[in-house]
Amino acid sequence: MTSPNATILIVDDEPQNCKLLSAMLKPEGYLTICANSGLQALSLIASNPPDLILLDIMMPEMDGYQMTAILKADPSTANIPIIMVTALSDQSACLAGLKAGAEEFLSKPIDRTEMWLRIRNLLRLKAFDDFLQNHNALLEQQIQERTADLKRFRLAMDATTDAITLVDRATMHYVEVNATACNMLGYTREELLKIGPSHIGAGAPKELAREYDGVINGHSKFELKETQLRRKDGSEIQVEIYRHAQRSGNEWIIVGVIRDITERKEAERRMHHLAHYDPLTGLPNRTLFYEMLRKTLTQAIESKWLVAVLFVDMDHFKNVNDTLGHMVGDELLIEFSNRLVQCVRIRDTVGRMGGDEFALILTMEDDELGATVVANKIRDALREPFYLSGNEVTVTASIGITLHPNDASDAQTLLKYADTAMYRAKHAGRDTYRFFTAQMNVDVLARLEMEKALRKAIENEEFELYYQPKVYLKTGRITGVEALIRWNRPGHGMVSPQFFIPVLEDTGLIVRVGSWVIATACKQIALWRQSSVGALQISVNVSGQQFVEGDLDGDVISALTENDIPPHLLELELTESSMMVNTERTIAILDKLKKLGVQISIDDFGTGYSSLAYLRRFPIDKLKIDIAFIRDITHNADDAALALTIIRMAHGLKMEVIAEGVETIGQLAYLRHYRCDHIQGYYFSPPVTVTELEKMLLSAKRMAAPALPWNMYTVQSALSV
Ligand SMILES: Nc1nc2c(ncn2[C@@H]2O[C@@H]3COP(=O)(O)O[C@H]4[C@@H](O)[C@H](n5cnc6c(=O)[nH]c(N)nc65)O[C@@H]4COP(=O)(O)O[C@H]3[C@H]2O)c(=O)[nH]1
Repeated sequence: MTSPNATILIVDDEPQNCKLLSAMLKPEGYLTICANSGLQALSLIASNPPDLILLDIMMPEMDGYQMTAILKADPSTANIPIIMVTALSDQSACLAGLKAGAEEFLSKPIDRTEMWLRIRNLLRLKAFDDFLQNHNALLEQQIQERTADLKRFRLAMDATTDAITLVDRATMHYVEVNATACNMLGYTREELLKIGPSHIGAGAPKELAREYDGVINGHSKFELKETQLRRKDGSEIQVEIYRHAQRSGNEWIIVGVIRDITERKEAERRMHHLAHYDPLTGLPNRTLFYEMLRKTLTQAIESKWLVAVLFVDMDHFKNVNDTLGHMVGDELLIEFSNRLVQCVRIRDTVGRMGGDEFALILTMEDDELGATVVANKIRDALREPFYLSGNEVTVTASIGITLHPNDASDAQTLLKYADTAMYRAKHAGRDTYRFFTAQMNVDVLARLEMEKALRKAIENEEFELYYQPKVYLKTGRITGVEALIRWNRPGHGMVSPQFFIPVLEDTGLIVRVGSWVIATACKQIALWRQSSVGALQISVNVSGQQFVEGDLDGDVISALTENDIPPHLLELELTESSMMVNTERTIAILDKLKKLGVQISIDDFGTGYSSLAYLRRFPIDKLKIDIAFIRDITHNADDAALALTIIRMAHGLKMEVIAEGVETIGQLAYLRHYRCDHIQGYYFSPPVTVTELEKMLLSAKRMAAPALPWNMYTVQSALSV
């Protein structure tokens, strides 16, 4: 401070000296304070620090040196300039004063001009010093604030779960990285600051520089990129990087926010796999198979390849599932799919369409022979049994084949045609393959047409029951009839069940129709009971689906109750295969009905694969020998022996035996000779209408029925009434 009203403290034990100096200074505008001892001076300084001190050296108690030393040692007073005033003229006293910390000295007698000059200069210096000190303090404060800001920023940066990196575009090196970046990449901060992103696999330097320039030039303000980085240990990490360019002086800094998306990518991969692959076999599922087929077809059209689509369906898989359980069923599907894969080349595709259905895509350069070769390979591969959880299982497959471009050019139609051809293979007896033909398409359309017509037939009650008599061989009398359904299809006449039962089975409509048959048969039994026909047993055919999807016991019980008929007048005919479906449930239902008195018979016996021991679990009253064994019974020794074995076995198990499809007197004679209980067949009567049957029954009743002699010729005359 150079202003004249600066405060100057004059310290001198001689009050006269103080006055004198004050008098010298006041005209210059300075304010003066006087202290007559060192101690008084210190106390004044503490309460009101002066801008300058004129200090006498030689004072009692505390001399000028001591006081100077005290003031200079204290930071709050150290910058107050001190001018030593001394009467001593020797150099050493002056030097001692300067050594103690005084800035200047004046010798008595004091030269006024010299004093003003020294005071003015020292005050100027002090003002500058004060300014510097204030400025430094401000700077210090600013630095402290910035440091605190930086610390907070650093903490925030390090606390984020994303890695943050700053890359100098000029050097392509990292200039800053946060703790997450170090953890994520496995480097220390110091190591990272010595390298750049190209060292960790973010891209070749040139390519990266091009990308950064794109960000800098504002092609994209924020740029998002998915890529892989390499950790220090060499492992790969999947990341997503947001990039942003930040100017720093003349340079550009590329700020990168890096997120580890390894888990997300893995989840996406799993989701994709789940959506496109069958979890059991690991094969492409229907969706992916379609996609692959579409791609193959596009390529095939360009390259003029031939593409074959094979639809493969395991035969009788349901039996394995039902008899050995789902675990074994699953094992079989896995093993089966493995064998399919081994039958094709790497470039071919195998997919699982669902259940026991698989499909193959084969690309071929020549003709369809390749498809035949693969179909035969599959059949051969299945010759070897499967060993599944201790069970030896042998299965076959039915295969449908369709070709691009011969049959169709789009994926959906090709698969549909392959499926159609597969059904043909099934109908041809399974364990075979069929190529799709145009005729099959016609058949499929006809079948769809039939399905539509059958739904209408149910609504319009177009079904009718025919009845075929069963004759008891000991008496020659009709002891029962089998109800056989007919469809009086408008415009087509009477349709045989052979044509429409399979369609009813495939569509599940058999459940509704089956329950209609039971109700109608029971109504007929009741009508006959009330008429002169009397009590007559009717047997009805029951489909396996009526056990599984329908309410067979409910249907039977309500039909019996509603018509108030004795249960033994109703017989259920089941095929062996229908009994193999959901065995435990089937047995429970049959036991319940058997207890009521309903009769149970096995139809088409001998065609299934079940052993008699297995069948003994079911409450069976009667076995019906299949027509296939009866047909050649008189001239095929095997068939004759088989029929005989069935008769003996059934009798041994206290069951009755009936032979179906008896057409000739020879067949009748053989069966009668070997004590078959009943016969049914054209020899006696084909299935007939109710009216025709009633006529037959009433006339037979009128006819005396003598016990038949054990002679086939008299049997003939007795039966052909
Ligand atoms: N060659 C020859 N055939 C004879 C002779 N005697 C009878 N048949 C025929 O053999 C079939 C016997 O019936 P199925 O084995 O139960 O075979 C039946 C049965 O499996 C099924 N079916 C018929 N009605 C029903 C029904 O109401 N429900 C169910 N689920 N299936 C039925 O349709 C099949 C065919 O029935 P249909 O065409 O009526 O054919 C009947 C009958 O007309 C003969 O001496 N020689």
